[in-house]
Amino acid sequence: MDIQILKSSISRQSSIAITGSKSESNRLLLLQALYPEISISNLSNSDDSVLMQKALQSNDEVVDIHHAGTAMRFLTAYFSTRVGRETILTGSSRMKERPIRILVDALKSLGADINYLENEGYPPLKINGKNLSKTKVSLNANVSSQYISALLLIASRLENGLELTLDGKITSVPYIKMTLALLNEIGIDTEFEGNQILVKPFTSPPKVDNITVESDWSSASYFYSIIAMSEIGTQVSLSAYKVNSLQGDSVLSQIYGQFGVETQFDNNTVFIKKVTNVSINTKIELDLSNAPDIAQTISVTAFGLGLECSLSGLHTLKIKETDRLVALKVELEKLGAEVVITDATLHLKPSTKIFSDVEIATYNDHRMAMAFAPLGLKTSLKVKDADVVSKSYPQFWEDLKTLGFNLK
Ligand SMILES: O=C(O)C1=C[C@@H](OP(=O)(O)O)[C@@H](O)[C@H](O)C1
Ligand SMILES: C=C(OP(=O)(O)O)C(=O)O
Repeated sequence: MDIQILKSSISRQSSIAITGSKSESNRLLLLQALYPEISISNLSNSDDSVLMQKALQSNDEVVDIHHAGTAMRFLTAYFSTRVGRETILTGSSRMKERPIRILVDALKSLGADINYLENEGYPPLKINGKNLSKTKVSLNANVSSQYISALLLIASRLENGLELTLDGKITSVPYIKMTLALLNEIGIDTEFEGNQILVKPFTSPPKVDNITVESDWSSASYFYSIIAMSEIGTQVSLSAYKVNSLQGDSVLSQIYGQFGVETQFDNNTVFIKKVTNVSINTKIELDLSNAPDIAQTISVTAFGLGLECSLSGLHTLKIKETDRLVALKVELEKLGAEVVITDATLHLKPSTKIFSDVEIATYNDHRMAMAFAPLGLKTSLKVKDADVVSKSYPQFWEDLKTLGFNLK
């Protein structure tokens, strides 16, 4: 399904309820499998969370998690500990290109039995569940924090807990802290100091029975972008959020100040409002190694406003749903931008022109579709394979219509 976005103007005030964080949901689903006493509210309705839930309930020998990176990584760890059960864990063709060796090596050094079924270092995997007897492991922390979260999530069920040593510069740190915070919330003791993480073994029932997932901040980024490109005074309210979020992408509320967007909290609602027009000479400079999922949104906002933008810390983008650095360059340049990329950076030159009626390719990447959609406030464009958004945000296009976007 392609979606044509006709140049739109939106209501001055709208309200949107966003589904639960897929990162928090997929962690809690795994913890629920380990501690069935836990119940979860405001669970994400994303494809990735639905797939995670089905995979955990499945008795099949083959489990296919399609494009869901967290499910792939978290389930590799979980299935490694299911004594006496053999599982083949596979995914989409893109998933078979997303590396997993660092996690598999770490699990093997703890005693796991995992084999590659196609290419060494990549899914699909054949996992023979075993009692993991070792306690200490070190791994490279600069490629994906999901490997670390996967180990932390199973750690409290290992006989002696787990001691991780993280080598290299630690990437996507807030996601590691989110995992630890959720462990703490159910009563598991952890320590994170320097490059060492310790998780104590846990045998008691969880301290809490119900946990409410905060709504997804990465999904909120598209509304920040829309408001940044709107007239002064335009406001959208988003629910249900917490002032003290576990999600690193909540840094949006600070970042979008640079785009003239103000954020206010009232109870569990975030109000975001365009308050000032940004000077064309503004240069956006950010290191996004702690918030990689908002890189596409921010690049497109800067382009929509004609601003120069230099982003660094993007070294993880090339192994996500697609090579996001290349995809951003190609699609922004179709619209008239000039973009220079390296393996870890993106530089967008300031520009005043935006071509109309361009077809944006989405590369099986939900965030390509959602990041480019706000440009409908500036021009008409077509988003190819627009249903890709369901990976994290199935209601996305409906919610855009609620704001007043003219979609066909
Ligand atoms: O742990 C998580 O929930 C995630 C961690 C991040 O991945 P990396 O650590 O691979 O950057 C992020 O990009 C992904 O969308 C979700
Ligand atoms: C990178 C993402 O997800 P995952 O790695 O879990 O597939 C994302 O949602 O942007």
